[in-house]
Amino acid sequence: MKGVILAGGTGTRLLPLTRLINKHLLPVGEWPMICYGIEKFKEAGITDILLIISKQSAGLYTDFLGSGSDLGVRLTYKIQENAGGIAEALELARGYIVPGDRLVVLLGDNLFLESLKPYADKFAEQPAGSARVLLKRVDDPERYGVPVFDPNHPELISYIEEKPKHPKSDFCVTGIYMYDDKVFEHIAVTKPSSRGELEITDVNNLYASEGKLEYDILHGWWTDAGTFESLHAAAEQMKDTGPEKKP
Ligand SMILES: Cc1cn([C@H]2C[C@H](O)[C@@H](COP(=O)(O)OP(=O)(O)OP(=O)(O)O)O2)c(=O)[nH]c1=O
Repeated sequence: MKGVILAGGTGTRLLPLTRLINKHLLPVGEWPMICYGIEKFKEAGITDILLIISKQSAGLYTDFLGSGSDLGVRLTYKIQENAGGIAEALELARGYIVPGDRLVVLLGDNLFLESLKPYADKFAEQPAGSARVLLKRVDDPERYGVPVFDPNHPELISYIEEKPKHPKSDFCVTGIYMYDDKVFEHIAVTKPSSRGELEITDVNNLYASEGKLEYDILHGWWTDAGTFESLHAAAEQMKDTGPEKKP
């Protein structure tokens, strides 16, 4: 299993800070945001990790993280030239994933406390060509991609509705996805949305339409640290976590 962290994007909701520095290098407690995703992969035994970053702050990533050896992982970097969407960022992992590989994809601004290990282990048992996403129960599902469950196969999602006015469940699809190399075939047939981005929800819906999208529910604390409010909440939650401190 390999890990991919998507850390491109523009971070407009965190302006003006993100005019200075890429969102995923902003401090969350004692560490830059990106370190928590790396730590989650390491905890799950995933030590080959691809970071998709933007041109902005690219040098700061390598200055701070280097090869990853200080954190006990092997890092590879790729640049997403323009923020063309989450699925476009993921497409850049194509050369990194060899046939037969499986990958766990994290959006770099998704922070959470639970271990990925049990979920990645379940995904490893799924048939080739299927996918798994992690869901979280939320108070305001209308802000997110919301799963509609398959009434005949409760382990499957039959469709994901993007920001529905009348959500059919009170879960959101978090930024934690599991795929094999089939994902690149799905991305290849995905068209830009009305906002001009390749949407990961469209990719996930291709799996769902084939009856190949399974899920788990995160029970612990989770946030998308993309706003000032959630960034502050994340700093509070994460203050005693992060990479093991060296003496
Ligand atoms: C849009 C986009 C997002 N991402 C990553 C960055 C985030 O961790 C995650 C979710 O992105 P978003 O929060 O949807 O977008 P953003 O990070 O540009 O922020 P804002 O909405 O405030 O402008 O996906 C990419 O890697 N490439 C992209 O092209």
